[in-house]
Amino acid sequence: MGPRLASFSELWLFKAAATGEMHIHLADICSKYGGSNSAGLVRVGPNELISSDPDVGRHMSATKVKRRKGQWYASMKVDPYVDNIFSQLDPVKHDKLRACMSQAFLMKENPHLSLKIDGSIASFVNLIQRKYLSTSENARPIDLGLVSQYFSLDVITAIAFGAPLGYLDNDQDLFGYVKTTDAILPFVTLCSSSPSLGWFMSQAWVTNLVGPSPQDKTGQGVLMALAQKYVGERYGSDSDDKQDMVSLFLRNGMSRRQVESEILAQMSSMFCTSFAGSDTTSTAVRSIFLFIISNPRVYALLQAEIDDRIRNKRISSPITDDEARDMPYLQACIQEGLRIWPPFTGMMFKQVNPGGEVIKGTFVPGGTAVDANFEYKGHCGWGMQRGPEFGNDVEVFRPERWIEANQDQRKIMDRTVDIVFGSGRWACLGKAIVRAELNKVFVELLRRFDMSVVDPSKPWDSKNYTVFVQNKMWVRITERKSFG
Ligand code: HEM
Repeated sequence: MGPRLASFSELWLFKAAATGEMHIHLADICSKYGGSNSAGLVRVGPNELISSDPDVGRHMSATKVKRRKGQWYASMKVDPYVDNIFSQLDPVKHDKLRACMSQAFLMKENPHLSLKIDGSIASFVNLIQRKYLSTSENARPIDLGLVSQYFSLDVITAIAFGAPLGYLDNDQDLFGYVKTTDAILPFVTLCSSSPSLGWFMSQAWVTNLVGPSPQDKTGQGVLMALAQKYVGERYGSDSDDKQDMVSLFLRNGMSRRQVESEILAQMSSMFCTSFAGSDTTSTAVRSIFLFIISNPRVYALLQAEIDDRIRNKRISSPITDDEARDMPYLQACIQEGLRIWPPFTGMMFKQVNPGGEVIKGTFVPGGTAVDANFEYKGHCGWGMQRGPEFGNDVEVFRPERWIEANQDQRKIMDRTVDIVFGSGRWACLGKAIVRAELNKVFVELLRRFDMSVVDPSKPWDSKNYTVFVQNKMWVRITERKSFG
């Protein structure tokens, strides 16, 4: 059940990762070989299986079993000496860390989170108005791929450090962060796609030798230095009345080194870096925008919904999260966008219990007492969002499928799309924050501006390295006459 090469070597994984289209290769083999057993399991390496069945994904992440993460996660270590929540393989230590951190991600309990998202959206709007409004006399295209990344970077630095670093205000890749991380992502993905190479790269002496350092002048290292400086200042201060993630982590008793490591890992998880492998939020913003503005029917219906809400004074400016949740077509566009282009396609291997276990009717043997010999069960994120519960036209962006579905069907579809954020013990802590960003950003931009893709024959450059590296998404923006 799987490509022959994968049964005795990691070369299959390595080759798939090198193409920059690993998500497609994984989905293809799941559809080719997955029918051979009830769990849709397909071999991708000597000890590694994946499946595109959402039930299997949920089974492997269930909280009731104290399962270890696979070695794949170890390559997400940022600080060579301190594990962060992603790289911590031990479920007991992970749970302890998660308990200290989770409060900082709750939207209702932390109203400042919403304000920080609003602040960055205002900077996004302001940047477009200052520099990127086209007229019939003046063409001023914007690389919406790059600017979406500036948006995610500003939101997360505002949440982590209390104020945004100012990517949008400066309209600049500060510290060459985006350029550097885009350049190293293919290399890191190659390493993490091979469990043995991933293990080698996670060793402290290797990370020290080739990993980023606070002494660096560009890239991840600069943010490492900033995180250290910021957390250091907060540790030294007697009174801490700041409203940010660092404050909450410190109040919950996390050590200084642990907070530094987490702050950096959260950044990694959100914006195109090599570790948790991410760019997730910016990919969600870009891809949903692209699918909306290049589908005239969808675009017109969404703008009509926005205009209707404005006319009937049912949304504020900026829109609140609750108001956006009450817009069915907007919600359908977001769900359909996350489905058709899941922003994170990492395999997220979890270990099968040592004694072996039955996964959705299929017995999977465990390994010996040595970690590296356990069977790993991973996740085919792209294939999972193309299952039969979505109908026969799964490659088409059609938000209407969410409106047409009856209550039971909609529940199944929502559960499957939710897996883009993981599930159970390791479910994404930032999910509510991302949802709020998505709920606001499309409404705030589309109520003010009209957008069109400059070159529909080549809308963007997009490569997959567990997360997507996407740029050159040139868009023409004009002011909407009817904005209210
Ligand atoms: C569209 C954007 C995002 C997607 C698709 C996404 C997806 C994921 C996935 C798939 C996981 C791993 C699940 C597993 O290991 O089984 C994860 C974990 C995590 N994410 Fe996100 N994420 C996004 C944005 C964010 C943001 C904005 C934050 C922070 C504000 C964040 C914080 C975290 C944290 C802390 C974890 C670790 C949870 C744990 O291991 O207990 N994520 N995310």
